[in-house]
Amino acid sequence: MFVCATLSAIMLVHGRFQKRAAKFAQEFTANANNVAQEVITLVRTVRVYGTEKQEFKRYANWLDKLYDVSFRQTVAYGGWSLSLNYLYHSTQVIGVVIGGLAIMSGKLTAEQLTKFTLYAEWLILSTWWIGDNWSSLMQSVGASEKVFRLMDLLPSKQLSSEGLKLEKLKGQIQYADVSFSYPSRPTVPILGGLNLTLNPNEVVAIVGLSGSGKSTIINLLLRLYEPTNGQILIDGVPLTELDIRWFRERIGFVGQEPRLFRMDISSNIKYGCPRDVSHEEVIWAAKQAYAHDFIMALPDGYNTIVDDALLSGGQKQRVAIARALLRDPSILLLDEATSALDAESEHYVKSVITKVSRDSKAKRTVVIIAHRLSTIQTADRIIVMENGNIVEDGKHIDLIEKGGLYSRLARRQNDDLK
Ligand SMILES: Nc1ncnc2c1ncn2[C@@H]1O[C@H](COP(=O)(O)OP(=O)(O)OP(=O)(O)O)[C@@H](O)[C@H]1O
Repeated sequence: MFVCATLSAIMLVHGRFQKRAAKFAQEFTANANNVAQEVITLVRTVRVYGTEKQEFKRYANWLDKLYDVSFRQTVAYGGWSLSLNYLYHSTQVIGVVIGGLAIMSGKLTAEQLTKFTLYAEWLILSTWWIGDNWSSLMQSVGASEKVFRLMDLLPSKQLSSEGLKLEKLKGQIQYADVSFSYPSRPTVPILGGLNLTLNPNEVVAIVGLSGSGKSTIINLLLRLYEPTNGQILIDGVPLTELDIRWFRERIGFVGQEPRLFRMDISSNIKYGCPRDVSHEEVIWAAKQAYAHDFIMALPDGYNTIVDDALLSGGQKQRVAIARALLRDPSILLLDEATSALDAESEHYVKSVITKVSRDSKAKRTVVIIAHRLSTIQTADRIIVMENGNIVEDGKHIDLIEKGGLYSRLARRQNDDLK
């Protein structure tokens, strides 16, 4: 009984250790994989900066930690097996020695000693077997805790098709006292009580210094994040009450750095379009986005397989604009690229923006986040942002005359061009 009790005590300590070790092993493996994935994705940057050795060290650092925890796990298991062998065989030796003496003094028969030895063996081996399975179970529990935590999360409303579907999306967007902080930095306020109404069919440009919160306004409209306070209303209905899939189907979005999928260019333009589209419509969208000519110059035209690396930044931007226009969206969101486009690409992107803004047949609200102020001079309204607040709101001419932040930004860009 003493041996079984000792084995049980070791089993509990060993099981707890294996559970913790499994958690660490999983974490270190994930971190090592993250480094590998990051380096492969950013391989050009790593090569250009010659940081191969540093990255190798970063990867090796996590592998060393993994090795360390795996080594400890193996040593612990060795100790657990050793304790069985030690306790089991020493019990047998002690049993046979004491039992033998008892037989010689006539206190015990050989049959009783044999029975005792057999029962003791069964008991000890069964206790060990339970303990061994217990430690494996603890190891699995440690490794699967994170998976169960993820499984327990409630399904995101982002993926559901619940909520209101309006008869028609007119495109009125209202930010009512919206405050926001990113979940990763909850103490840093990005927007502080933003009040802004964009009317249907209006072309609105949002400008401001880098980091003033322009893209955040669009992220909230796309419901990639929820406001910390206040709410966003679409045609007077809270965004949270709308069917998010239905709403997003009616939005055309071109991000700062559009990404292409590894498939033919026609499929890239059709990507995410909620209706069946003909090849003629794809060509129409590409022409609207000034992408048709360069697509036709590719080896297989619209059937050319492209990926993120095959086209220039400006070309990808135009494919993304064609993708957005093909949906014939009620709300068009353009987040102009901050990265330097070559002069020709910039000219094309500017022309598309001007064309889209002036298309009186297409009834849609257009929101352009602009870094080059020359692009948005014809917008119906220009919103100027500073540190998460709107500091100016008006037409280009009025804002220039006002002599505030917008006129300073415009002057600075003109000076840069001189
Ligand atoms: N995912 C994120 N997590 C935490 N902070 C973020 C995140 N995205 C942006 N921020 C921070 O929020 C602030 C506003 O960022 P935002 O991208 O809205 O600015 P912006 O005006 O669009 O800038 P830019 O003109 O450079 O694109 C910045 O200080 C930025 O560091």
